Amino acid sequence: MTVYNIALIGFGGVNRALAELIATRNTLWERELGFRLNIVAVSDLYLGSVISPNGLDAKTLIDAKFTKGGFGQLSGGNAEADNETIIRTAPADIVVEATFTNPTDGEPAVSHCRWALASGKHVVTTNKGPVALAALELKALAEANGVRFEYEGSVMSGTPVIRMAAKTLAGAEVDGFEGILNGTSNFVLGRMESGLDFDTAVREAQELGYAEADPTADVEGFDVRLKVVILANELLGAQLKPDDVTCKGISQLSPSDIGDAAKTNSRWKLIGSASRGADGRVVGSVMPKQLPLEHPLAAVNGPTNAVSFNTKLLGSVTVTGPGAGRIETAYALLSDIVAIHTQSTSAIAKEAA
Ligand SMILES: NC(=O)C1=CN([C@@H]2O[C@H](COP(=O)(O)OP(=O)(O)OC[C@H]3O[C@@H](n4cnc5c(N)ncnc54)[C@H](OP(=O)(O)O)[C@@H]3O)[C@@H](O)[C@H]2O)C=CC1
Ligand SMILES: N[C@@H](CCO)C(=O)O
Repeated sequence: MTVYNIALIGFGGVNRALAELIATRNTLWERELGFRLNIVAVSDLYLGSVISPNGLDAKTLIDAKFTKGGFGQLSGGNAEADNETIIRTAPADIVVEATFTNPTDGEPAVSHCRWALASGKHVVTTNKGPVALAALELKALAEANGVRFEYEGSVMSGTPVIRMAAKTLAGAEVDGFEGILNGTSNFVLGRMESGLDFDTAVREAQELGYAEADPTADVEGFDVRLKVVILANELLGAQLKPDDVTCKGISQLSPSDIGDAAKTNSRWKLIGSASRGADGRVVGSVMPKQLPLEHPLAAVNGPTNAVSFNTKLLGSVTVTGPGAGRIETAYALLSDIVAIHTQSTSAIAKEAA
């Protein structure tokens, strides 16, 4: 049986949810997936950092009511988040990066990923910054160090999109996509349709764990812009940067815009899209669109997301599922670890053959 030692960088909603899954499902994973996870280090801006080579009890980590710098009271603990030391020196096989997404330069998460990969550790992340802004560099660094950089949760949370499309639509000639790629803004639009005001709806999305640490990124479209960049670069072979994608969010939509749409049997949705033109250039955009109710994306509600891939051989292929949520996103991290495990066990089997 394989044990993967993991270091958690950031201990907010998503990494706590991963710890919860570890506490309740390690035995099931051992039986069904062939591995269990052992948390050997955690670093968090508020709580501080801790390294425990034998492993920290996941349930204790979740249940303990640590105050600011609280990890400093643990054996191997420090009241400060010493990320670089933790990432470089903890005896971890996998670094789980789930600090905040910085849509401008991706830091400090890009550095976290660099330190981990350069130290020969796999990285799994739900952070969109490093993927949208530094994927090429980080993939090359992973390859040079014989490890993996995996980021399924960076688009549509736990819903399989990136690996699904890359693997199972290979050869179908994807030449564009359009979708609802932000759970918070879709949730907010739905709550406004029910009569709630914008600020209260955003607060609800924060409480439910859907929103970014700064929800401006959700409602102004910056989060979707990163996801458009990620999908366009991964699936359309583009080399887009966020500034290449035009971007408008939902903050200017008023209750009367929402009401007017309902009167004409349509509803507002924040749509992220990209397509390859006749000249081969890929162009991306983020903007609110008024969709007729019969449009397939019009029925996607709450924090649910959906993306329709335009393919030459199959026509439109749509994937729908959770777009945000703590447990849903922690599942994406598990799916990344499964991908790492599957690849390493098949490499071992090949060597033995
Ligand atoms: N929640 C969701 O539905 C989804 C989230 N994501 C992405 O996953 C990541 C984590 O999300 P989530 O858990 O919800 O976010 P949270 O804000 O709940 O958690 C992030 C944690 O990281 C800590 N942190 C921030 N900066 C640092 C740093 N430099 N070093 C160590 N710790 C740091 C924060 O501490 P403090 O609070 O003190 O700043 C916080 O505890 C984000 O990048 C997000 O965009 C992706 C898909 C879905
Ligand atoms: N804040 C993001 C999280 C998922 O990336 C959203 O609401 O979609």
